[in-house]
Amino acid sequence: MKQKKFLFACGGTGGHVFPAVAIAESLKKAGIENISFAGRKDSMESRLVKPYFEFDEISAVPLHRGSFMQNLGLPYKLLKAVQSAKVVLKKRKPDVIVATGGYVSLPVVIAAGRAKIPVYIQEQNAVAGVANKIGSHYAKKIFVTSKDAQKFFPSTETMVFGNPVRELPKIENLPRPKEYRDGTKTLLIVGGSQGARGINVKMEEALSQIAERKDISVVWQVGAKNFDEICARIQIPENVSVKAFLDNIYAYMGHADLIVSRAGASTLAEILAFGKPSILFPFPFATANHQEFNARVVEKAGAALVELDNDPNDLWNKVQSLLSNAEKLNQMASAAKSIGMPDAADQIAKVILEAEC
Ligand SMILES: CC(=O)N[C@H]1[C@@H](OP(=O)(O)OP(=O)(O)OC[C@H]2O[C@@H](n3ccc(=O)[nH]c3=O)[C@H](O)[C@@H]2O)O[C@H](CO)[C@@H](O)[C@@H]1O
Repeated sequence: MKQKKFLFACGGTGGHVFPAVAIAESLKKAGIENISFAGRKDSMESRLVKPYFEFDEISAVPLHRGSFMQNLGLPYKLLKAVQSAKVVLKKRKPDVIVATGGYVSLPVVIAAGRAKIPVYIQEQNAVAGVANKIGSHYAKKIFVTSKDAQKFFPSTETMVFGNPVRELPKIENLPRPKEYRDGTKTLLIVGGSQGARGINVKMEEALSQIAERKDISVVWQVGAKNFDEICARIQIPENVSVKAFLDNIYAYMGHADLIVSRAGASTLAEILAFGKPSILFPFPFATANHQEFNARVVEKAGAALVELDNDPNDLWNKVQSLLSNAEKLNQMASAAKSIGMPDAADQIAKVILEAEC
């Protein structure tokens, strides 16, 4: 029998791209060979996907929330974007579409839906994104990560799985990053795919204290857009390594004793799947405050402490106190492991394969 062809559509942030890569990897593991992606030129998605999968360029149009003026040309631009997606459909002739949200995915979903190609959607957050909400009208199934997200979609079409994460190697098989010096406690600070200004401010305030703790190694991911400015302006202590983006984030997560992070859906799912204790700073301006919602679920399970950007807190005191309390760290790690769902991508792939192949 001829193998089915799969086309993935995703983009905008890493949080939309990595779940797609995770599902694509699971399909590949199950023997599917013909998998390609569509996204924008010179974008987050093209950079992250191209090393692993074939990639076609489409145009896409962001929706500016609440701004009537900025959205004036939207219908025309969306139509153009759908045309560009049609060109890719004609070239690839996919049998199945998998879309993981972000405005970049919408033109492909619309073009495929109109062409009656089966569409599967995956939503990462408890509060559904606009592209997925619109796209769901064309979808055969919508995979959500929590029951809370079901209310945004037709109830008969949703299935609840965890957030798909790329395959997790055993920690002992991951190389210990050289920035984590031997014999030191290790702290990873991660701001999501684009970095987090709020976390960067807190880190900057703590740097002089961090410099005194040579027994702790810190890797601080500041985001590509903040990297040059931070490196030029701030004197970075020897025990701190500043990074724009961590290409091999699993090695840094796997070997971290503690992780300080935003509460984006994928990063959180990975922290839990690795069973790592964390201090979470939800991004305060995420749609419907979904990052705080994500973070509170993890806090309730005892796996993380949650801090808000404007809390009068002292990040470094909290970090030091946790790093010196092995029992607490172990408890948090076990709690994280118990709610992590490392095989969500395989489960989603299985549902799609059973329906389509
Ligand atoms: C500010 C904002 O709106 N953020 C949203 C965005 O976040 P963002 O793009 O930050 O999303 P996530 O935290 O979900 O995912 C980031 C992904 O990038 C990877 N990574 C990150 C940093 C790095 O240096 N290297 C690396 O590989 C992480 O391992 C993860 O797989 O999409 C998520 C999923 O829809 C949402 O939950 C977030 O609220």
